[in-house]
Amino acid sequence: MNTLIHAQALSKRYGEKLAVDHIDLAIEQGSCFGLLGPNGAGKSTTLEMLEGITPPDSGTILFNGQPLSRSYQHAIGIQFQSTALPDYLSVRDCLKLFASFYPKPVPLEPLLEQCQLTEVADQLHFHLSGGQRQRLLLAMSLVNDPQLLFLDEPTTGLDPNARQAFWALLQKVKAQGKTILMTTHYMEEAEQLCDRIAIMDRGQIIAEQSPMTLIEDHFFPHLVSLPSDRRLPDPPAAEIRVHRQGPQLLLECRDTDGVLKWLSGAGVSLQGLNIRQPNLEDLFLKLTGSTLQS
Ligand SMILES: Nc1ncnc2c1ncn2[C@@H]1O[C@H](COP(=O)(O)OP(=O)(O)OP(=O)(O)O)[C@@H](O)[C@H]1O
Repeated sequence: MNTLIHAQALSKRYGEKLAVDHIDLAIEQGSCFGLLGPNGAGKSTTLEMLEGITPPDSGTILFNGQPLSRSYQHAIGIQFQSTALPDYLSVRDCLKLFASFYPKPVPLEPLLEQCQLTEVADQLHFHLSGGQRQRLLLAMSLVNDPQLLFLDEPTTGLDPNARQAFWALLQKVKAQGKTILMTTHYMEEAEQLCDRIAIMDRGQIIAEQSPMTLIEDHFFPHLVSLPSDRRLPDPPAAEIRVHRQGPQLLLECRDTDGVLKWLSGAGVSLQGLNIRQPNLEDLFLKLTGSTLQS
């Protein structure tokens, strides 16, 4: 695999605040890379530097092995969270306007079709639903057939159905071989779409891997949860780790049968007990002490 974009020792300071603190990132061509982190972690600032919008204070960014040049803006697509467009433009007009900025835009009718906008192509853009609006912003970012697509919290504010539909659309964009760099607060979004994620906290990357590997590296395979008012004796084996997460006691383990026998043998009530696999939300809490969605 080729590294499409490579950032080294990237930093950005706003006054006293070191928003991004010497981070390194290498994003493989054709992959979907997710930046996750609590509010204020530095995700958007990182994205803006990689987009060429915000100049870093220090560090280097290489695209296809070369420093960013004027042609970079033609090779990337940015899905903005909102765009100030004149009210009188229809969906098709918005795409035509964006297409006019590029020397070789893609044909618009297939793009409308791909982003499921054909039926609303003649509607004024400000009449769109939240999901349709996100699909229009995505279509606008795809108008120049970019190699690299930037998405900053693409499904924030969408209802669960619209979010699922948007994920399906992004899977198709990914299948076309495009490289995607996204920020998200949704664990499920990262798990479904991202080949690799970096968790940012206070301007630094504190973990980076595929979602599955990150979870395997930090947890035993099963989580037994109990209401936190239960009193537990000391665990019998090193392969049980007990910690408190909000209103729950979490018991990480390899052998759920062994844990259940230990708990019932010690007279601990099993009422409200739940067994599940650890997920990115658990990882996030373990590493940053915050939840993904705040
Ligand atoms: N233009 C700016 N001027 C001053 N401070 C800024 C500016 N942009 C970001 N910051 C600060 O830099 C830090 C990182 O902000 P950034 O928006 O990159 O974080 P984030 O991880 O994207 O957060 P969120 O998830 O809330 O969008 C924050 O403390 C923020 O207040």
